[in-house]
Amino acid sequence: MADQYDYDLFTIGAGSGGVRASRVAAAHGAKVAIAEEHRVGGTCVIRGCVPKKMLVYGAHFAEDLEDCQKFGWSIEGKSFDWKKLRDNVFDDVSRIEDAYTDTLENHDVEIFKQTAKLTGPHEITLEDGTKLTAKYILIATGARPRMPECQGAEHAISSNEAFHLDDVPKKIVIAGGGYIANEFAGIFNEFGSRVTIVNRGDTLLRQYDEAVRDRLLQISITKGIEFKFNTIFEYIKPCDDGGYFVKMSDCDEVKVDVVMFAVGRIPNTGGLGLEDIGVELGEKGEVVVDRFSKTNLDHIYAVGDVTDRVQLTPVAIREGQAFADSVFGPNDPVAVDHSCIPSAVFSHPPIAAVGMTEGEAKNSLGSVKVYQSDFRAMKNVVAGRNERSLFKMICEGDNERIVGIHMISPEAPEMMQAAAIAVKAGLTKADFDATTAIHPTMAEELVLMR
Ligand SMILES: Cc1cc2nc3c(=O)[nH]c(=O)nc-3n(C[C@H](O)[C@H](O)[C@H](O)COP(=O)(O)OP(=O)(O)OC[C@H]3O[C@@H](n4cnc5c(N)ncnc54)[C@H](O)[C@@H]3O)c2cc1C
Ligand SMILES: NC(=O)c1ccc[n+]([C@@H]2O[C@H](COP(=O)([O-])OP(=O)(O)OC[C@H]3O[C@@H](n4cnc5c(N)ncnc54)[C@H](O)[C@@H]3O)[C@@H](O)[C@H]2O)c1
Repeated sequence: MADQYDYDLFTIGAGSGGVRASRVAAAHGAKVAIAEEHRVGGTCVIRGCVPKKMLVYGAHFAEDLEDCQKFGWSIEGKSFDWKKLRDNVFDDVSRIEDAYTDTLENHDVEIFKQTAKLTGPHEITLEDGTKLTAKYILIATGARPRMPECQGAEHAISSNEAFHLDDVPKKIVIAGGGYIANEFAGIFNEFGSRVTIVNRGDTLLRQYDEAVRDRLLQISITKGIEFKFNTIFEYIKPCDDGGYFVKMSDCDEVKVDVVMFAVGRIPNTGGLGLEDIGVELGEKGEVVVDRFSKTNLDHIYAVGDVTDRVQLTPVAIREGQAFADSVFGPNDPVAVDHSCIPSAVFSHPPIAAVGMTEGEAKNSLGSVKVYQSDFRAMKNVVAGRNERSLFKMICEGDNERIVGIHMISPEAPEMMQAAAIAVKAGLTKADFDATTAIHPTMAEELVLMR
């Protein structure tokens, strides 16, 4: 296709969104190149969802090994080797990185393993000075951890470094109360760290249903995770014998091994040259796009975290796919539907949700009917683990259309993926009631809610 330009499409960033967009555009016949400054696969594969989930699996064995005794098993001399898990995770991450690279190469997408920036409306300059041109440009540069300002902030790590630690910290303080803070608190707590979550506000996981997040807080405290709310860091100072002295507001100075910041992620637009060519950026530096992921310039698009719409991998992938189909495919342009996106927090136990919380539904719809099931999973009963699951279903109107489902439970994300189809399809409470339960499961509570 390319004529006066070197490429039809040049993508900056080989993460979830950029890889999908590039592969699909190439499959539609476009001549495509992609630049990646770190590793192919991006945040999700290299230092996000994938290695995080592997650590979650690894951490969960701590409880399984405890609980198995009530099921008749005795395990003598059990021990945990962090470096072994860490390095096995690295190996699998490299395998997936290779698979992503193969996919791009098999579609004849040219990969430049360098930082790229825009130096003209259609011109990209690579780190080594090479200048290339493209008819369309896709910004898919993701986001990076926000590091708050406080004295000694440079001593703190982010989730990027958490995967690379030499040892499990005996004591770790994690700033933040969102996804990453709660997921890593669960991971390190299961590995035996003393974990403190320090949140600037008084709410964890603000976007989730209140009853569900309260249940996570209560279970996390029971598991030994400490929480400090309405607290900010005053300083972090290195100690001579390793570790750090940390001072937080209204608290005495404490000594910890690791301080981790998990206080949100900032779109990666710095140094890209976008402002110089007139691409509009928002308040947080995000690329402003329309529903087709197009910027204010007709030939420049952006997908994924850099647009700060919904920072989740499946969303970045959908946006990348829709962009490639719209610009290079044979059919009419398609916009991604950002409503009713299911999500999960891989805490211990995990949370999963789709649609409106009870509070949101009451505010926007007025009167709503809420069904719930508060139960102890059979496995937890036998294990003597006093940990209860909570399912909530939020229904609207006389026909009780389901507008939200919220769960905290072992395997909640696995159950939610199927339940989300029903919510997206606009099914009602009666449709769930009409479905026979699979017994004995936790998921049967979905069709038995009162
Ligand atoms: C610890 C953690 C856990 C997460 N867990 C989950 C989860 O369980 N489920 C979920 O759905 N989401 C999760 N996420 C979010 C998910 O990883 C992101 O939403 C997703 O990766 C966004 O994809 P993207 O394509 O927008 O950007 P990215 O995957 O971040 O890719 C952007 C790429 O661009 C590259 N780049 C940046 N600037 C340049 C440049 N100038 N030149 C060349 N290359 C450049 C970067 O190196 C990067 O590889 C997690 C995130 C983190 C940090
Ligand atoms: N399971 C998943 O899907 C998953 C997992 C990890 C990350 N992610 C994505 O990555 C994004 C970033 O995750 P995150 O956890 O960094 O952000 P987040 O937006 O989920 O949470 C940030 C938290 O930090 C708190 N905070 C802000 N400034 C603070 C400060 N100075 N001190 C203490 N607390 C402070 C906020 O009150 C909030 O609770 C998420 O929004 C999500 O989209 C998804």
